[in-house]
Amino acid sequence: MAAQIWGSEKRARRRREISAKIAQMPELHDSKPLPFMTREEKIMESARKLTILTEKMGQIIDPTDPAELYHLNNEVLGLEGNPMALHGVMFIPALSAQASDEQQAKWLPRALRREIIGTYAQTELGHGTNLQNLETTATYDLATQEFVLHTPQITALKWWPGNLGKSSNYAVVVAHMIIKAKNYGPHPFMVQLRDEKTHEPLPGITIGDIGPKMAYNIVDNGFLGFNKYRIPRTNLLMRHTKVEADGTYIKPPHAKINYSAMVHVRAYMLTGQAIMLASALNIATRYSSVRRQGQIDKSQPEVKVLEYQTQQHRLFPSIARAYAFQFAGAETVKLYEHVLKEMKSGNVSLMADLHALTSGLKSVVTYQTGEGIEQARMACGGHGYSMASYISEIYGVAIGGCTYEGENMVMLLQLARYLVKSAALVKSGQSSKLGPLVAYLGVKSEPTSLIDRIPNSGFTEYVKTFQHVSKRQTLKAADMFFGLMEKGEKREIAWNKCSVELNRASRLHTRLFIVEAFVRRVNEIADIRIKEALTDLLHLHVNYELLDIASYALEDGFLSASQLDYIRDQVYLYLGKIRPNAVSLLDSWEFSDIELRSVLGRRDGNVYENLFKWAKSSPLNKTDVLSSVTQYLKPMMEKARL
Ligand SMILES: CCCCCCCC/C=C\CCCCCCCCCCCCCC(=O)SCCNC(=O)CCNC(=O)[C@H](O)C(C)(C)COP(=O)(O)OP(=O)(O)OC[C@H]1O[C@@H](n2cnc3c(N)ncnc32)[C@H](O)[C@@H]1OP(=O)(O)O
Ligand SMILES: Cc1cc2nc3c(=O)[nH]c(=O)nc-3n(C[C@H](O)[C@H](O)[C@H](O)COP(=O)(O)OP(=O)(O)OC[C@H]3O[C@@H](n4cnc5c(N)ncnc54)[C@H](O)[C@@H]3O)c2cc1C
Repeated sequence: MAAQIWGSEKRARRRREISAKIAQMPELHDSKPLPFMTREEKIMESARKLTILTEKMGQIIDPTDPAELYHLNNEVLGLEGNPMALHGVMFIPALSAQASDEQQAKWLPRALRREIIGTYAQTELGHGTNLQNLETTATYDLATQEFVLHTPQITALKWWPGNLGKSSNYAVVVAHMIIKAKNYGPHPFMVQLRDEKTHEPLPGITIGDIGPKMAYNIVDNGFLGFNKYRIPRTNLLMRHTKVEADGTYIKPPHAKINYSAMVHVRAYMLTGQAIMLASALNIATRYSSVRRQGQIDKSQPEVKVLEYQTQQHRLFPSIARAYAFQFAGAETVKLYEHVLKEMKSGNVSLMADLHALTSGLKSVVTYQTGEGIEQARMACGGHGYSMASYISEIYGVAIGGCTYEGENMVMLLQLARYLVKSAALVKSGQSSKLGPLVAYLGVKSEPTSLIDRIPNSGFTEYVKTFQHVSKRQTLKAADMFFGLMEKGEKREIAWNKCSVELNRASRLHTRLFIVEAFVRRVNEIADIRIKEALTDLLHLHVNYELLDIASYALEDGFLSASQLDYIRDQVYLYLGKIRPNAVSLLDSWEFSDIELRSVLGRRDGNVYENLFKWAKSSPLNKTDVLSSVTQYLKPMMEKARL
């Protein structure tokens, strides 16, 4: 099963080898539990480990392999980030995709050797979503052949970029490029922020940390202002766009090609979200098979809480989602790598499809991951609320994904643009022009669903039902939009009035893609036992998801009330079937105790003894009487007693 999850036997084996090596290297372990550290201590601890990794990484992993890097990162540095998180996740990808060969030769080897630390500085205090209204300017000075970076007012301060505040000395900065008074829109520039020797901010730069956040507190998200700060013309990233010395602008082959670093993260973060969901579920499911509370049959001893159907219903559909996200994420990464290769050689024809797909997936996966992790926390009762479970930290980190790399509603609306264009093709009789991901929009469906009507139909009737609801909602939302425009509404006003319906279409389309990716994967599996276990999980997935969106299929009679009862029964049936495999389905992800960082989710199940040990190690327990008591509470009580 680990081979299915991680993509191959080799990958699963490599993960085990890496975990085993890390287990033998105490210098790479947390020196104490992260929840007992202050933010400064955590940052220090992370930087300490990062420097050891820089020295020893080659002994542990193949540093050119992103999957191995990611595993090493999760084991050693953990989910809460590190002082170089953005360096690997966005700075290097931005340089790789957007810098010319000459620029890459100059900067990439230095970045890869970690001579310099970089980040991606785009969002500002006043604008994150609406890139066209960013306010930082890069004005070309023809006389000196330099760009002058400037922050005209407080809302133009860069705000949020990870590791910008204290760690990075370089950044890819996105600013509006102005040449001879003409604004060419946001463009990426390579900018040195700090002196390479002293690490002091360079003159003309104001920089700092934006303060503690809901989670990710090892990352120093920062602010950045420029006061007429000059950089050479050749610091504009010039793989696709060029500015000649005389100010001539050569436009890129696609207007949004400079957004590729964002698409990179959107594509890669899906499996990251799956890992976080599976981690939280692993903790909750292991604990649920240790925790005994109450009886189902009063004549029997107390049961493991995992025996309760409500507990299974809380956890198991999310187990199926974690697998589904992992499989859909793996497909998306493959597609992204393919499109990136094509883009580099000038073929930009697949960019719109990739953008639509990653926008929808990013939104649905992060939202459902958040839901699943929070349910996992609640499923652990009181101990889930303790930081000893570590689930709240996982939740805080995962939920950040709903916002970063494009706020979820906004990204769903991006996918909706693509769906509406596709609907227009269907309506104008040009269905043959639909891309493969939306081809179903042009296919006539049956009048009613055949779920439970055709024996042994596998998952086909389920997929058709998802296609039906997605198609119907897309066409309905598009009709609403076109109808408003026909009545004379301006395009943008009409769009806003339909946006809830449009986003519903985007979610349904994305959920269909996730179901199909799961079905594709299960169909490919040769090993009978693995196929059986995953088929059970897929049954739970399709029935649970369909029940969740049933109103769309009920309202036009595509599904009947009796079919809905059948679907509900299937959910209960598969909860029971999955129960014996539940812990194994999560243990198969092979998270080590080091990586999980959870007292509740320990592999050995020795929860109570270790919870007590953990509590005793709290800094508050170093002394029996705290100074808050001697200084305030004790005098108060004494005064009251007089
Ligand atoms: C030991 C060391 C360990 C290191 C480990 C490294 C290992 C690495 C391996 C894997 C790592 C992966 C794991 C990931 C973990 C995540 C870590 C967390 C880090 C957090 C990073 C967060 C960073 C950020 O948040 S950066 C800022 C992101 N900002 C945004 O996303 C802004 C959102 N807004 C937008 O994108 C745009 O404004 C917009 C798309 C909403 C609108 O853009 P616009 O105004 O320019 O567009 P228009 O309205 O004019 O036109 C729309 C038009 O353009 C098309 N379009 C838009 N974007 C694209 C695109 N990207 N591609 C193609 N087409 C695009 C759109 O479809 C429209 O087309 P139409 O035809 O419909 O007009
Ligand atoms: C943990 C974290 C890490 C980050 N790291 C980085 C980084 O490294 N580099 C970087 O540059 N940035 C980073 N960011 C910033 C992040 O990319 C932005 O916060 C994000 O893109 C959302 O933009 P915003 O803050 O402007 O939200 P807003 O756009 O202000 O969103 C507020 C509300 O308005 C709604 N809204 C906005 N526009 C529309 C619209 N057109 N239609 C409908 N609704 C709309 C949204 O849906 C939302 O409900 C990070 C953010 C976080 C939380």
